Amino acid sequence: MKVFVIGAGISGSLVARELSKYDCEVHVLEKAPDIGWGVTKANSAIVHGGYDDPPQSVRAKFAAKGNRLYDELSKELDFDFERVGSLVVAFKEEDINYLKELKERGKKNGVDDLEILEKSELKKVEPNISDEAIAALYCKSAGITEPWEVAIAAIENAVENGAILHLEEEVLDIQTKNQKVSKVITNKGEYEADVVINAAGLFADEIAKMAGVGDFEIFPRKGEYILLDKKLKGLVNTVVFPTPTKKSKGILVVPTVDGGILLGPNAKDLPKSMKYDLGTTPEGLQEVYEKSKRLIPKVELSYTVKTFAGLRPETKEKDFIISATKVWGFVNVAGIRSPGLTAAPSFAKYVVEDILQDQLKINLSKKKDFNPYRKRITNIRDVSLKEWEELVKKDPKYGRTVCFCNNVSEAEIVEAIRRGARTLDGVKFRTRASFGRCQGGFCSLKIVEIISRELNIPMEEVKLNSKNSWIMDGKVRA
Ligand SMILES: O=P(O)(O)OC[C@H](O)CO
Repeated sequence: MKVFVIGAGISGSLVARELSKYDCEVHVLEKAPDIGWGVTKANSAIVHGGYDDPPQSVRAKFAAKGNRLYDELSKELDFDFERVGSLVVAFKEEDINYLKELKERGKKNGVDDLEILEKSELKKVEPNISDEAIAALYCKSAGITEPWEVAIAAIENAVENGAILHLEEEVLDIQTKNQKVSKVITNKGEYEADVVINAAGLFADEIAKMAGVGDFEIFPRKGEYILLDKKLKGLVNTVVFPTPTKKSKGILVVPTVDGGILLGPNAKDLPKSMKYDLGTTPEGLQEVYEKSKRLIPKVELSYTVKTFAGLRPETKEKDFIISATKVWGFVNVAGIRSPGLTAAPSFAKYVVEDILQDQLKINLSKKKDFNPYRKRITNIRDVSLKEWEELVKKDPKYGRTVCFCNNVSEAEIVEAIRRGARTLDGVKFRTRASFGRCQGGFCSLKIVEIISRELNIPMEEVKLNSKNSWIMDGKVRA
């Protein structure tokens, strides 16, 4: 049985890992040069409680269940995950009615740890909350993580268990025979295929069309963000939401797992032609700043480390499309907007256990030697001085700090390259080097040198991320 997963974002990577538990040939096709570089790398990084989604929706079916799977998953795959809790804040009496509605909805969705806090209790949980806040819905089980790290970890584990990752491999066509998946054609070759899992994020509609089942469209909805420095660590303890609107959960203030503070996103609907538009605008960032300041008045732009934008893959129905199709073997995992990161561990199991095995009656036998564990790259910022000394004794490269903002050693960068990083961003997302306050101002050149040395390529061949993202253009002097 040959299964092709299209897309190495959070959805595709977790489906691939789930598939790697079984005796089948798993291929992951990703058109980008690395894992998690689409929708996965730019979102709010939240593991939601699961109370927000309409009870009959596909989102609700997987969100709360996905949340509960994060403890085990983060242990097995060794990524950061913290149940910091979330607050939906009310500023007016009518907001409180909405909080009550959300609490009821949460109950229906199986979320049983919701409580409405009065102002004084709210201040205890979140001392820097605006004085104008009058109440909040508190969900203790909500959490934060790093979405790209989840995807990288899942793919590393899937590959350890036999899956094959194809980077920079774009799907150009899907051929069917007698209403069954038959071949996947890419820019690099042609493959016989039995099953295709369409987890292509913003482009899932185009992939579905190739298979003749393109009965939905994906619209990009942009969200702009501002990342604030770790100096503000402790400014918020929980994920702080405003009372949501029909369109969006609103602009949030989120603590990140590495101690920063994330503000955003706004929600701008873009035409289908703008699936690559990741630009930020002064007005958009101003909106993000003002709305987050309304929640947490101490938010200050002078602590800005980075601004960026992400695109949500939205459908008309605003719901996930996770189902088999009339083409046997072609399965959609599409429209994975918020709370996609939360729901992914749950729907990944559903795809393999319910869709492939129960609905399509595919006989998959469990591997006896499946290894569920993956270890993260050892980081000098996480070890004691004694442990650091031991690491340096084993490999002196642990003693050479390259990124001083985030304390990343040369050994970690070499390890990231060994695990597949080929670009500055590949190193950044695996180690957090150049992710800190200076945004690579001091360490980028050193990282380029290390990539060049380890991969034995000229420095001017090292890219920031994509094919044409040149960093340097030959020598200034002979
Ligand atoms: O605006 P929404 O509803 O798409 O929510 C996005 C938030 O960042 C929560 O994940």
